[in-house]
Amino acid sequence: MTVAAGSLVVENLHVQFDGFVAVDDVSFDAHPGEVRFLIGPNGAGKTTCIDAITGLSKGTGSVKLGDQELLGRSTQKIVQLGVGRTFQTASVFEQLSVLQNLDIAAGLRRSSWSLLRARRGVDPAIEVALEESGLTRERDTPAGVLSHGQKQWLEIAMMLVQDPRALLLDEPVAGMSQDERTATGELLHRIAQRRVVLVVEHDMDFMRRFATRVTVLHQGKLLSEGTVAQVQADPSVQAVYLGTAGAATTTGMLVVADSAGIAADAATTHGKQA
Ligand SMILES: Nc1ncnc2c1ncn2[C@@H]1O[C@H](COP(=O)(O)OP(=O)(O)OP(=O)(O)O)[C@@H](O)[C@H]1O
Repeated sequence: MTVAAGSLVVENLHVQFDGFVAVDDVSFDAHPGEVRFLIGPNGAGKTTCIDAITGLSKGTGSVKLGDQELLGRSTQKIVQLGVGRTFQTASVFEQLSVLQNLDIAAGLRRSSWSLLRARRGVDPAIEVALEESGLTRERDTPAGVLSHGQKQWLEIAMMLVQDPRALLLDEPVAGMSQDERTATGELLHRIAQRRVVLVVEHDMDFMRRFATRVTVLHQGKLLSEGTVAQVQADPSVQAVYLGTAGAATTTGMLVVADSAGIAADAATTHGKQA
């Protein structure tokens, strides 16, 4: 298979827990320049896929970032190879300022005293991450008083200072206001310009607005793949969503796609086809 440099390529991924197959022969890829969504009903295997990619769960098959195989590597090594991940609950140091959180993430070897004293200069990578995440004005704000959305952006910024090649985000907009969702979608598209961005999400409205391509999992298997419009038109996807108790998301899923927005623009810009 010929793959663009820097792409994430998952082939025949299989994960099981005590004989229970959570991810069954799943293959998909994600490229820099697109915001790839991984969706599916509860228990579909989405988080387990991300766990396997990041080394938290053991899987078989192959997961490559560029030419580097990730399966079988430690979580630490996978981070070093350029894979960053967020969880649904942001893990930031609440007592420390935004800047201090970013300092720590950047791995700068400063003493705690130097962290607390007035700063003379800021690492350029931190300036870029502040700018990219929209947190420049909050740089001296304690993380604990940030809004829920801003905490998520700080966690993303903490990954950005490490200049990852791939970012995996687990339900990044859960609990966010509508404005925060929009800002997060725009942030993901900025980040994705030169990185792989893979988003696990239940929020179908967010997915419709910001997904460049979508992979649908069901009961551990790959069910469908394509643009938002293609996936929504897929009868097997409709059957699965209509058949679940998640009627609220089902309704959202089946609303005719308004895929002419940012996601479609991005797909055109980056020449990606489903
Ligand atoms: N550590 C584990 N041990 C046993 N079973 C697990 C483990 N982790 C996940 N599973 C099972 O694997 C299946 C897939 O779970 P997973 O969390 O990946 O689904 P998901 O698509 O992310 O669901 P949700 O949207 O509800 O978070 C579920 O049936 C779950 O119970």
